[in-house]
Amino acid sequence: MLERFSDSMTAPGIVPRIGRGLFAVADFDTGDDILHIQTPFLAVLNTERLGDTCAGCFGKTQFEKTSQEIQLRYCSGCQVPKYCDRVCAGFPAIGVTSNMMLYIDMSSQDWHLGHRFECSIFKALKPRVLPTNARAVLRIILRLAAPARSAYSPKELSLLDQLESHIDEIRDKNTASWERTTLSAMAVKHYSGTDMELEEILELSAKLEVNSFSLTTATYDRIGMYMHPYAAIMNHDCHYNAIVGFDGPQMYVKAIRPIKDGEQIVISYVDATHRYSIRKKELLERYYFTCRCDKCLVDEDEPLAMSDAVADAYALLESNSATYEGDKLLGIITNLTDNTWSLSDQPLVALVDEYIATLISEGEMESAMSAAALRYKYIDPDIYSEAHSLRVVHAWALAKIAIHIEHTSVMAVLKVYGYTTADGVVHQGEKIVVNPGMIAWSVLNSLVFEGHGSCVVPGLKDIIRRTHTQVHDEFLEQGTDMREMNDRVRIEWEKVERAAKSIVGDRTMTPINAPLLPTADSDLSDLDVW
Ligand SMILES: C[S@@+](CC[C@H](N)C(=O)[O-])C[C@H]1O[C@@H](n2cnc3c(N)ncnc32)[C@H](O)[C@@H]1O
Repeated sequence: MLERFSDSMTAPGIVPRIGRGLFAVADFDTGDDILHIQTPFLAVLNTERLGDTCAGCFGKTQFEKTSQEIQLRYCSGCQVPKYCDRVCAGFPAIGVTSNMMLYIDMSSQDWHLGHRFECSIFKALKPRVLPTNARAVLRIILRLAAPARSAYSPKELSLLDQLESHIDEIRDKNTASWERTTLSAMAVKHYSGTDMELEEILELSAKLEVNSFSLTTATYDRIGMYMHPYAAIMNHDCHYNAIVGFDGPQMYVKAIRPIKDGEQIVISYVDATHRYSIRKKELLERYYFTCRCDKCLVDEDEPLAMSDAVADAYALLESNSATYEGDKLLGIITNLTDNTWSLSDQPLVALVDEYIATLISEGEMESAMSAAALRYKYIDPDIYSEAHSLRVVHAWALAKIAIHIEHTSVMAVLKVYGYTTADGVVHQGEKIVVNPGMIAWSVLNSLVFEGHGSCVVPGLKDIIRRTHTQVHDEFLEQGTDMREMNDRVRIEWEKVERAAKSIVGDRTMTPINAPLLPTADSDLSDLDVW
């Protein structure tokens, strides 16, 4: 029998006007596991991730073995999913523990969790690959008819039955979603050969639409679709008390603040930092309800009108992120901050996230370092509590960028954009030389020593700890006197903060006496002066 989920510290209950909800039956501290589901009811990769992510561990091994190349191999039957090795594919592997005990590693089980039933269908369809939601519905239908070893438990089946589908609202109000769901249900019926009625398959697809989570990596990259009918009992609140995270196929729900026995466990289905109108639209379109939480009751009075700068920013964020360009994003950020938009308000927060991701994909690592430092120092502390997993993920991103620069170019040359001080004096840009190793070290140090109660999953905690040790060892090898680190770190941070704040045209900066690099005017010609 496959390992199921532990639900001893939570219990379903009824919430007036909302339906079922999940309740704490114990007190939780910040960072505690509320729910830990080891074996997914359903987890499938997005179609575009099938080629670069293991369908068994969902990239966990690739993430953890940074120094060792993992050669993903196609399933030898259908050549559609790829796996790190036999364990990820789901063939049991014999291992030896540190005290020389033999054990059987069944951690992935993708074969038993469904691939054994879909493999021949995928093979017959090649080179076509079913879309993500169709592969998800197909997998559940095939497992519903599976023999004991791969079958769902009676408890899982009963929970599946009770899920809301909102099928009438999808049919009546969301034409695009209804057409997609119908097409996918017809394809599943055809290829699976199931004798389930089309109407039943449609109901199952609708349940998946309303109750599934985005499957993410430990650092919150969206890679697929995940559903578990027990986790799906959790309702939404924009002022949530729990966050969801994934560590390979394992799901964690962690307390973001202390929760008392008897309190409802609530998560945010959407990015709760967005303004009211955006949250309301997303919740209505995807989950068919209007949130009446305390935050929404306060925020619903916000003015509906948006300035041109804000409308432009939202329009860009709704376009395809593959077309983003760093310079264009910087222009829109400048536009917003010229309108004295607060650093912790949306859409600026989302724009800075996209700016960092775009700069990394463009290979502009030094600019990415400045922007990641801006997010780390000036944005995240305002919008996320200390334990929030995104705060750790963003800090980790800054550390990784700094380490990358140190390993490729030793020193970082950061742009300080031109700025105008409060008295109207315009200053030219500068370039500043920074030691990125010091920045990486300080960020990792605070994560390791101050981030105990944080909500990140164990896989990310482990890699942060290991990287901290590696950076420490590198400093020792270079003969660095670790007792002097605090002073050196402070000096490097002053420089990085200067570059970071100039991205948003900080008016409070005072000019420094001379640019540290370079001095010739021609070398400054490529700087954008605001
Ligand atoms: C994933 S399910 C949550 C469990 C659900 N309440 C049930 O009884 O199965 C999502 C659905 O729950 C309802 N829901 C969740 N949070 C809500 C909220 N804050 N206000 C109103 N309805 C909510 C909506 O119908 C939504 O589509």
